[in-house]
Amino acid sequence: MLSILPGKKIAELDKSYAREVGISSWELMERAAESFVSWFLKGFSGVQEKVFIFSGPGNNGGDGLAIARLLSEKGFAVSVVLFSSKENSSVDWQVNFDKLPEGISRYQYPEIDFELASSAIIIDALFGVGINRALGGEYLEVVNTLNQLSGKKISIDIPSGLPSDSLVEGVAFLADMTVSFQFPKLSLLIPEHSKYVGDLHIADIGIPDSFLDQFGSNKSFVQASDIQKMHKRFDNFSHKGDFGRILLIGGRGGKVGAIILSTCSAMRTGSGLVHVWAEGASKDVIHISCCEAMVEGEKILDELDKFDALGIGPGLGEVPQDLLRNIFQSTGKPMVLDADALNVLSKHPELWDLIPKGSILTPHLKEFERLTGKSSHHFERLDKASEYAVQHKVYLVLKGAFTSISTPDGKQYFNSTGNKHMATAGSGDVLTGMITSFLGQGYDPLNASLCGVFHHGLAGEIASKTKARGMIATDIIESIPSSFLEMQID
Ligand SMILES: NC(=O)C1=CN([C@@H]2O[C@H](COP(=O)(O)OP(=O)(O)OC[C@H]3O[C@@H](n4cnc5c(N)ncnc54)[C@H](O)[C@@H]3O)[C@@H](O)[C@H]2O)[C@@H](O)CC1
Ligand SMILES: Nc1ncnc2c1ncn2[C@@H]1O[C@H](COP(=O)(O)OP(=O)(O)O)[C@@H](O)[C@H]1O
Ligand SMILES: [K+]
Repeated sequence: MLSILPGKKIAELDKSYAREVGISSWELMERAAESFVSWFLKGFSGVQEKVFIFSGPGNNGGDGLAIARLLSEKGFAVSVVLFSSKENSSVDWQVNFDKLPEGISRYQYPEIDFELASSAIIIDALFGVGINRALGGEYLEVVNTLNQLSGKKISIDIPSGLPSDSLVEGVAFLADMTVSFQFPKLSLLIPEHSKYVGDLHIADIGIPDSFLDQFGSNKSFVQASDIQKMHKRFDNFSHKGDFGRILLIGGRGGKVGAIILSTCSAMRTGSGLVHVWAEGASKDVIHISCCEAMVEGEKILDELDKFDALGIGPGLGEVPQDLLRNIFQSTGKPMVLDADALNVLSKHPELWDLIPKGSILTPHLKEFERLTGKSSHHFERLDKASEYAVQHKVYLVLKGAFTSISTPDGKQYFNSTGNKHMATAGSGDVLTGMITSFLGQGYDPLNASLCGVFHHGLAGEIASKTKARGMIATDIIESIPSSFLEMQID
């Protein structure tokens, strides 16, 4: 897990890490620059030779100068645009300034003809996590000009103008790509900032996770290697009972498709036995669509104890609150609550304290708003999600890009897989099936949520390689097995 530290802690992190391993702050900056350049060479070698780097007065600008030197050594035609004088810049900026090779063109702002930069790759090294006020003066002017240029734009660490832990005020650099060092700053993960961040890449600068842990952050960014360790290993003699028996409840009226998606997805996630509660004609439709599942009638609600996990909500439609109340009261086991189950909870807060502890709620932003009211921005939403999870002792999976998982002990995990093509009808129903499946296989609620969200996103990425914008929820289900193969989960 990569701890996500607040911007203010990063200078302290750098200093104490450099001291611990006996390197200078300049050497750490060099590592950051090397990591950036190795990422850059993978995408831009031979594509475009002209690079303009806009270097601010602090260490972000210093990174920019180090990158200028390294790219120039690789044969790129590099120009740097400087703003402050050498004396007014950070110490490591000055070291890197002295190391700039002769071949690099230097411009002191405003003495630069932007025509020259119009066909170049633009690298934004104006400000990083040290920004302490909105852009103004010549910085505002240059960012406004750069935002008009059509070439590829890349930000180092964070787009200049974005604060690391709060909402942007005024103007910020509009990057196509952002390469953030060691871990994503929280600000890079929120929907309001998506247009500034572009595609996010994390560049490792060699600070181990265990070192970051000392800083006691309650927020983490989940990596594939974390997920690999969470998976249960099954024995060669395992039988279907070991892989869990689950019951899915939903799919009434015209929305039977929703529960079919959850059902097929639970089967593909490895459930041993999947039962579905259904009414009337829906039963046949479910049988035809997912012949591996068992379809049950009303009576099954009296036998909830025989299931390892329940998933309630996809396509459930409006139901009396007593349905949920009875289910909550007849089993103390954690369950997954999605879609219409969440809508019942929104209308009946008196049920909140009856939700079995450790249950997993999976709202999208609209469902979350129904549950907890309007939020003025995503930072506030994240705080509310955490408060809800702590207060009601549940796991709250707030869906979207970088889905967050808030836990009863006040932690928050951010998922790193998925893409925009997953914004298609039914993809949330697929997630419900996956999380319920893991819960039924005996994963604890945290691991079930993290594995479910991660594999759902990875399956979405895999499906999107061939389906792109034409991807539908069924394609995500079909790619679940590939996500296990890619992660070497047996
Ligand atoms: N572990 C890490 O994360 C590492 C971080 N490094 C880099 O160091 C950066 C942080 O460097 P700094 O702390 O020097 O901060 P910045 O480079 O972000 O800028 C701080 C400087 O800008 C001034 N300033 C802030 N806001 C301003 C505004 N709106 N207008 C005009 N001036 C403004 C400040 O007074 C200060 O002089 C990171 O973002 C990253 O790029 C790397 O060099 C090394 C490793
Ligand atoms: N832009 C995106 N990037 C990554 N994942 C996304 C994106 N848009 C949607 N998703 C994922 O797709 C799913 C959509 O869920 P939801 O809105 O409940 O869909 P539905 O109600 O149609 O089933 C969530 O898991 C969400 O995280
Ligand atoms: K920057």
